[in-house]
Amino acid sequence: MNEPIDVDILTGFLGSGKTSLIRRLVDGGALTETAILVNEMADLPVDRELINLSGAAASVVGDRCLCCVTDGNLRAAIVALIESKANGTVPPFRRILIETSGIADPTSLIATLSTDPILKARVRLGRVVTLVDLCHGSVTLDESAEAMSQLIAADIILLTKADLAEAGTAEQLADRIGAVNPIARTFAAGGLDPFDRSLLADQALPARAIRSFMAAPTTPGHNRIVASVLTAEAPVAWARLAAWLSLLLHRHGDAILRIKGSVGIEMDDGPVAVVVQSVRHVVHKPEHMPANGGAPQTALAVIARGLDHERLAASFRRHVTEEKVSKNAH
Ligand SMILES: Nc1nc2c(ncn2[C@@H]2O[C@H](COP(=O)(O)OP(=O)(O)OP(=O)(O)O)[C@@H](O)[C@H]2O)c(=O)[nH]1
Repeated sequence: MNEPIDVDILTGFLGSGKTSLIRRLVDGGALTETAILVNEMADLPVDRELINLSGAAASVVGDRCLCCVTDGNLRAAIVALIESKANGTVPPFRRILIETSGIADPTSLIATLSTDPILKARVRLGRVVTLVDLCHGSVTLDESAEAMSQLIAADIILLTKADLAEAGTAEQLADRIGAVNPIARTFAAGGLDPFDRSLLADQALPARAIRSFMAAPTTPGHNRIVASVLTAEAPVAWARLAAWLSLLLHRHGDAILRIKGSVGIEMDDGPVAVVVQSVRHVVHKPEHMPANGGAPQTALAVIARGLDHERLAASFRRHVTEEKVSKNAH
């Protein structure tokens, strides 16, 4: 009989640094023999590309939040991975790492992993790691039931983006986190591998022991948080995109939780693909993607509360993609 495969869960609110952590761990060789299963709100090629840049075997379950469709999607994705391993179409692995979507309540994932009769025979729940962004953690915990559930479910909590946070924020958040989940260990992200099994070796009572007493998962629906994916046929001008982004965040910044995607940008010596990301009001440094032969594609996800896709798409077209009509044109 085959040993069950450990399934570790990496969770954390939108933009808290999950993909960045996976890339760092892959680069540092900490995720050998690990299959990575990424669940995103919107199915963007850039998620696959960012992780594949680090050379890991990754599979993306996009378009839906796994916690809302747990039984079917999660089971199907895990069973497919295990079957691919058995027939040699993916490299061998001993562990599966699930990166949840930023708004996932991991409670139902954990319940499915522990109780689904098909999965129970094949996998074993490993460690739950929750990232908390020091820039936005406090407001996120005020506003989001999912962020609270992510904290409660954690064995290990990592505080990210210390470089962007004001002095004292880490201590304040650590106090708040301790009141919500006193059993999890909280660390500064630094160069730590939160899945390193020696980290909790001295801990008598794993957080999992309290998870069985947790309340039922929160009702799916995510408080009107929706994702809209904007596309463009042709490469766009960086200046127009940057002006539109700044206008959008200025006008609707409180509603916009996350922008992420790859955009084809016109340059003098040909178009390039640039990864654009913002978390709430903070726009992160754009990252150039290596050319992969074809013309760079544009797919930009905007995740926001109460988003009107049609209005957003119209504004994107008007400010970014449509030819500008010259005032002097006849
Ligand atoms: N300055 C700084 N930026 C960071 C840090 N960690 C992540 N980022 C940036 O924050 C942005 C979001 O990081 P991701 O790793 O994509 O976050 P995520 O949790 O995977 O995002 P979602 O999948 O959308 O929930 C990216 O632009 C990262 O480069 C950090 O420690 N410091």
